[in-house]
Amino acid sequence: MSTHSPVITVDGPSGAGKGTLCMLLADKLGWNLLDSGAIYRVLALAALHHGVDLESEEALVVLAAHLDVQFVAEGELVKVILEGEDVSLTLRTQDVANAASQIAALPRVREALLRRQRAFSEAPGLVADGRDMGTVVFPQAEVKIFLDASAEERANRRMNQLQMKGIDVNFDTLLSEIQERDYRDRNRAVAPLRPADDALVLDSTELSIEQVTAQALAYIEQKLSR
Ligand SMILES: Nc1ncnc2c1ncn2[C@@H]1O[C@H](COP(=O)(O)OP(=O)(O)OP(=O)(O)O)[C@@H](O)[C@H]1O
Ligand SMILES: Nc1ccn([C@@H]2O[C@H](COP(=O)(O)O)[C@@H](O)[C@H]2O)c(=O)n1
Repeated sequence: MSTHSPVITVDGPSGAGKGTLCMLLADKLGWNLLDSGAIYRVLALAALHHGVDLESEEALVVLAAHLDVQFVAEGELVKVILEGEDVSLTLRTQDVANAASQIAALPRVREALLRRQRAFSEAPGLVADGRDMGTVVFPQAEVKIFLDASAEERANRRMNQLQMKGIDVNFDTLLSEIQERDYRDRNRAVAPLRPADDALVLDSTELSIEQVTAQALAYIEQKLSR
């Protein structure tokens, strides 16, 4: 007998704070967490490792079907193991992000990754982070949030994040990479980045992480108690 588990989706552009919010929500609720961007990133990295052309939909679909990846929870963090190797840090590089955004525009690649993402929906519930969680992957989700912020604020957040890791970056370069990825994600033919019709749109440009979390939790409580 299949049982239904509730789902909360958080979609939005790069650097809006989705990962941060989802981790806090999953922790607070004791629910499972899906970082769907990591799945696109890991496929892109596997393609780069194996010399697979990022424009070859056919070859990428085969690679997706055989993807040997494990997500291992370690406290609050999730380690990503690709073909036996810990790739958690490599996955976060700008080159991998750009490659992920390129392959994510291919319809059959998205189709090939659907089942893998839906398999994360297990009791007691799922918090799902991505671009099309509320529109395509979990259209029946009980709660949908679209987290946004201005491109300048997102580039600023990313710059601070990288600087804290000791990585020196140029603000203008970061901003143009974010804008390029946004454009590709919002304008692709399949599953473009957009709020679901029934999503709460939360603009976090002027909000702290604590304020975003409090607003999201209040909304979730209101929706789940209905
Ligand atoms: N409301 C906020 N105010 C200030 N900084 C924030 C806020 N939310 C998140 N951040 C910081 O911004 C950075 C990017 O956040 P995060 O990784 O959660 O974004 P994301 O939307 O998941 O990005 P991506 O889709 O590229 O993975 C992190 O360093 C995080 O601590
Ligand atoms: N549901 C999703 C999630 C991600 N993508 C694509 O992957 C890129 C990397 O995602 P991050 O969240 O890890 O930054 C992103 O730019 C998208 O192109 C997607 O298409 N759908």
